[in-house]
Amino acid sequence: MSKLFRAVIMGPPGSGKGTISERIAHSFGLKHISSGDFVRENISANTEAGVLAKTYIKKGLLVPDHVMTRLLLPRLEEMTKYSWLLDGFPRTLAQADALNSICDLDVVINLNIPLETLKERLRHRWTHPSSGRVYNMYFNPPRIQGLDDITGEQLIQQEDDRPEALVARLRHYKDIAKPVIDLYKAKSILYTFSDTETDRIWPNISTLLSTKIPIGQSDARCASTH
Ligand SMILES: Nc1ncnc2c1ncn2[C@@H]1O[C@H](COP(=O)(O)OP(=O)(O)OP(=O)(O)O)[C@@H](O)[C@H]1O
Ligand SMILES: Nc1nc2c(ncn2[C@H]2C[C@H](O)[C@@H](COP(=O)(O)OP(=O)(O)O)O2)c(=O)[nH]1
Repeated sequence: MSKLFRAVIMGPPGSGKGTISERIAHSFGLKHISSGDFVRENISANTEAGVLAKTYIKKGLLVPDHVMTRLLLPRLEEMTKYSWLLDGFPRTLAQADALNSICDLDVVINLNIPLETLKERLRHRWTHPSSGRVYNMYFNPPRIQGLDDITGEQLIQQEDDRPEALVARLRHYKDIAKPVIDLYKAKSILYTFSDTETDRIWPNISTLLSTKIPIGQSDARCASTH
């Protein structure tokens, strides 16, 4: 059997992780695992970890490492037959070490987007709370203003997407992401993309992945479920 492909996508809030992950899943047939979506699914299903995670998210905090790894690692271990892309995990060095103990990553995509661009994007980001689907009033607007395309339910603007909250969020992201980025740099698997537009970054990511993903890996069974 040919080797499976394991990738992580990192970047600050609003950097386009979700948007680019969807494109990668669609174009290369990788399973897209979003930690945020997975946490929300666990909250909806009232699992033990989901109930615990909710208490932190409600306060605007990150879910503690041991809860996240207990949620995510078994899920990854179930996916040994698939090539996958992880979005939103790892966020901390402890999470990166835990991931490292169960698999070898091939590529880490690191999105480096200017602060002003992030602020502007998040100001116009609308979210469907139960699924985590995101829209942007200009970049990818919903078909009907204010409503989710799939369910027709109301979209909301998340409190922490407001520009005032973003600066603190971004500082926090930088602090905790730096050791993770340094780790992947030292392993020579970090690929950083800097631009203000997803559409300009995408061709470069696509070219990189075309050279890295073994032929025959694109498999309809692996396509994103989102
Ligand atoms: N790897 C993780 N470690 C800790 N908490 C996490 C992790 N992934 C998700 N969470 C929790 O779930 C929440 C939702 O995650 P999600 O990635 O959807 O949104 P977010 O934090 O608004 O990020 P972004 O704006 O970058 O998409 C986070 O705010 C955090 O509380
Ligand atoms: N104007 C503009 N908006 C963009 C671009 N790429 C993504 N967006 C939008 C989609 C979302 O509403 C918001 C943040 O993107 P996202 O994919 O949710 O980012 P992330 O928080 O998962 O990293 O920005 C882009 O290139 N231009």
